[in-house]
Amino acid sequence: MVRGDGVTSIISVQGLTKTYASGHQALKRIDLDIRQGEIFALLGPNGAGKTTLISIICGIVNPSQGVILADGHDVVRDYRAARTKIGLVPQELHTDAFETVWATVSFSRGLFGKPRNDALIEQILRDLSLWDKKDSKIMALSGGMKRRVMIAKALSHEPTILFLDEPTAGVDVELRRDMWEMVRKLRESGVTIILTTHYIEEAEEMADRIGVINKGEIILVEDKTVLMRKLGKKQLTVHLKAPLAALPAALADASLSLANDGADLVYTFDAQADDTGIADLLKRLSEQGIEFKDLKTDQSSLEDIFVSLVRAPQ
Ligand SMILES: Nc1ncnc2c1ncn2[C@@H]1O[C@H](COP(=O)(O)OP(=O)(O)OP(=O)(O)O)[C@@H](O)[C@H]1O
Repeated sequence: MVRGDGVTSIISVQGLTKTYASGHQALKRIDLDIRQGEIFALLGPNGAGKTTLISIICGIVNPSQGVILADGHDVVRDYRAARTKIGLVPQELHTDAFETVWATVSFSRGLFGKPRNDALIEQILRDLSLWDKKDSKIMALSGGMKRRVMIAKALSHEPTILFLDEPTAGVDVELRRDMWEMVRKLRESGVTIILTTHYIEEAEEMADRIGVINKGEIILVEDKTVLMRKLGKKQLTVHLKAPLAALPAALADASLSLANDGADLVYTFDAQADDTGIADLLKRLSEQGIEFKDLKTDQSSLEDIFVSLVRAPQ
């Protein structure tokens, strides 16, 4: 579907709500477009609704209200067609431990009613560095290899959309980097990727766009580069010799505030800007006769931004 702004969205979620039978409203009113070919990271604290949202898009859980299209197919009315477009790598690794890698992956393709295609399965296993393990039983594989098998399974029916739910939870740093490399290759092959993660670093590293969900609502969707610019914000804390009761009018600037009962002056600036404004600030302080004992700078991370977003009163 091509939207007015010329961007092709491969998933379109409109007016989605979900109230479970228990009466718990897990999703409030979600509107979300996923662009064709992007890597979209969905961040949110535990219980925010990530798994519910993914499960509804994948047709595993029914929405209470709303319309969801996956590659043009309504996920409720046109479930089968929508589902063949989607690969899902769930959080838990559940596969038959006694089956071989080859049997597991090729059987999975059959479940989607696709004809046998050994050349394709071979290609997927080779791309995921699983080819030399094709005859190994799943139980004999390492945790990282098992995760690759889950991805191979999810790709076996040639989906155009791949969901990765916490792909690197509990995986060591080296394997995590391997996984990132693999996901990038998949994207190059044209697959759109939506991943959920608790590792903010993972979103920073991988995503084209980042969405933050909290208490069943999407509270932010932003290009990563834009977020990184926000991330580039730094704070200079000026420890004053004498506390100020209020900011002098000459310093009444949006980027300045008082903290620590007036003992600190906090200046927020863009670390990437050519002129940070610090020299000017120090000049203005001296003009106002405001003396200071010390200076300190801090950089806010995406983690800080995330925490402040999800803690903010809704
Ligand atoms: N089948 C269900 N019946 C009732 N409530 C549910 C059901 N499944 C999930 N919930 C509730 O809905 C809310 C959202 O859960 P969900 O699993 O979607 O969150 P999440 O963001 O994926 O969390 P996590 O990061 O812990 O996996 C939670 O409060 C959860 O307890």
